[in-house]
Amino acid sequence: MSDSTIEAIKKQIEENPIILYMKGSPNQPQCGFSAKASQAVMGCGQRFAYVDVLSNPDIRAKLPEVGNWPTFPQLWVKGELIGGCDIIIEMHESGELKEVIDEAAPQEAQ
Ligand SMILES: N[C@@H](CCC(=O)N[C@@H](CS)C(=O)NCC(=O)O)C(=O)O
Ligand code: FES
Repeated sequence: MSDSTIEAIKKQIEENPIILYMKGSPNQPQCGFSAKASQAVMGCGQRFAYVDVLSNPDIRAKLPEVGNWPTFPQLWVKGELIGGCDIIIEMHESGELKEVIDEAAPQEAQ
């Protein structure tokens, strides 16, 4: 089955080891759930990609099908869905989020 939006999403997920789908941007989140999630991911100190689903309505409509997850935010690491706000916060508090993100981040040149 070919759907250009789904293909585009899969490409984003493949090409970006850490990608957060959210409402707004990390600096200007447009929803409390996205604000909390992006704060937690930023707190891990690695660069990450993000997509604002409010300015990309096609992605907002189709992403839930890709990961079988209905809401935003969604954090994807190394091609796999980690989860939404609740899971991100829980993993941040346990220290597991930083481990997962550090492990996925490309090594910076020395
Ligand atoms: N408990 C959820 C909260 C997220 C949530 O409920 N998001 C809603 C409101 S922002 C959502 O994305 N609804 C679908 C939509 O707006 O497209 C989580 O852990 O991520
Ligand atoms: S935009 Fe209303 S709860 Fe997220």
